[in-house]
Amino acid sequence: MRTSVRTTGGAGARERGRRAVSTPQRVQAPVLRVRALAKQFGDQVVVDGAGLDVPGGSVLGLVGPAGSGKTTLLAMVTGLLPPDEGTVQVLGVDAWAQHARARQLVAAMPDDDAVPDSLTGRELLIWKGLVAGLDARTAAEAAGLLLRATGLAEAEGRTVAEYTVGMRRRICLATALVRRPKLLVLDDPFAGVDEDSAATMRVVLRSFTAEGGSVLLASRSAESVCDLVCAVERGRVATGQR
Ligand SMILES: Nc1ncnc2c1ncn2[C@@H]1O[C@H](COP(=O)(O)OP(=O)(O)OP(=O)(O)O)[C@@H](O)[C@H]1O
Repeated sequence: MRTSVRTTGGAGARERGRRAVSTPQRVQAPVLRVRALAKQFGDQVVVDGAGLDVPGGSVLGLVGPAGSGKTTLLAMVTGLLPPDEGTVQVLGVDAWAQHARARQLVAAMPDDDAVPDSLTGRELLIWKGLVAGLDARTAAEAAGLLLRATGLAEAEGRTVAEYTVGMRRRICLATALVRRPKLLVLDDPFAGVDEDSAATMRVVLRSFTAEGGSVLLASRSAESVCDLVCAVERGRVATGQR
């Protein structure tokens, strides 16, 4: 896990600051930039001035307890829920002022029950590719690659309804990747997943970031696949990252 704690003052902080200046680091413009994001449902402030950056080629984990506002924050990043205040930019594209363009850059992993399970794994991926605008040949190639990467090649002809929980999670991850997004958004992706499936998913995420993709992942506890972790509490994202 990469360590980068922002300094807040004091001798220790100054020392860390000096070390940060003297250590050469790869500087990456953030793929996702969130600033002062806020959302309220009735009287309840659910996201309260949240800000964060996801650097290119990284997995950033948002970790917080149930009800801390993670899902709401993700919904504003993926363009599903308009914020009351604040900005979301993906590669400099404003997620709300340039909604359609931004949505082409971002993909969210769907919930298991949000994919049509009467399709086979292969049919599902090809269909998702076609819907995303790929031509038939590219969609079929992408489906084949993702079926192999997610360990589902042997099950590609079975309907998703026949898949185990872990297989469903893997095919859902594949559906999010089929159109090659720049930013992948995952809400509790490993919940209830067997360890073999989770390990395969982590490998898929690592190859996605190795090719320059970025991931924003929310969960209730820190995940080993994360390069950076930010704590979320009562709708606020802690400035410290580790
Ligand atoms: N559409 C909505 N209308 C009213 N309240 C909502 C709505 N969506 C979320 N909330 C409330 O906002 C709060 C934060 O919910 P959210 O799902 O964002 O938290 P979370 O951190 O993702 O929790 P979990 O880890 O359980 O998924 C909760 O109290 C929830 O009841």
